[in-house]
Amino acid sequence: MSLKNKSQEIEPYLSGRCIYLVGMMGSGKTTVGKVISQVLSYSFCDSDSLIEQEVNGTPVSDIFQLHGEGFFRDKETQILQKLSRMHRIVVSTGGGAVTRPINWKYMHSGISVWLDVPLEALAKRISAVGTKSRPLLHSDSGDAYRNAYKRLSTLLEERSEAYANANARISLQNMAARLGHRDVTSLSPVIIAIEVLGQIENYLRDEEGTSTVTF
Ligand SMILES: Nc1ncnc2c1ncn2[C@@H]1O[C@H](COP(=O)(O)OP(=O)(O)O)[C@@H](O)[C@H]1O
Ligand SMILES: O=C(O)C1=C[C@@H](OP(=O)(O)O)[C@@H](O)[C@H](O)C1
Ligand SMILES: [Mg+2]
Repeated sequence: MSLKNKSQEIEPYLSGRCIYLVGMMGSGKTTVGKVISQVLSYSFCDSDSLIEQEVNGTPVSDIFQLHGEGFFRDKETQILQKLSRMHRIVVSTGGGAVTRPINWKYMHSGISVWLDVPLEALAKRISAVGTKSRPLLHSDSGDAYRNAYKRLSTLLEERSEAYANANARISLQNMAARLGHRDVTSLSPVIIAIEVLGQIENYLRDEEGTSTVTF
């Protein structure tokens, strides 16, 4: 089914609820979030960008350096609290938003989807774009891919339970296998967006029970 058809099918049942994309750095939350917002005629918000705006346009990396991670996490919680009162937004969260339980209280005002991407793909994507904008991954020396892989692996170990709180999970590994691809590099943002909408549809069915909601 096309992205447009899938979006037209589920949009009425969303009742304007926000969609929160969660996942590790590099999992495609910002990229896929933009695709989904366009096809649902939702607004798009990247929580990192909103935090930067709150701090007079200071880049995330400088916020970490000047004010520390705790300050950044407080801003992140404030932003999610504000967004929880709004409607018709696709929110691309920062990779660490899942680490604070209070943030889940706000994200559960909408529907959350975990983009679960294999570490190799994350490290490849991050090393391709560089880690300047991602202070938790930044390193000045050594092999960029290996450094990224090591750091991402530690973070994923610490966080995977938290990501599992999401209402739906998109395993790119399982998607690639199901579609007969050797690895996840063939999965475009549009194909992933269709899968996200499909998983949201499944969630809505389960949430309402098939008796009251017929797609
Ligand atoms: N499906 C995809 N296939 C290949 N590259 C992707 C895909 N989704 C995102 N990317 C790339 O990965 C990098 C991180 O994507 P981004 O959306 O910023 O992730 P996040 O917001 O989760 O950190 C970007 O360079 C982006 O172009
Ligand atoms: O994983 C994390 O703790 C972070 C992820 C970043 O967002 P992206 O996931 O969009 O890179 C950004 O919020 C900050 O650098 C912290
Ligand atoms: Mg992002």
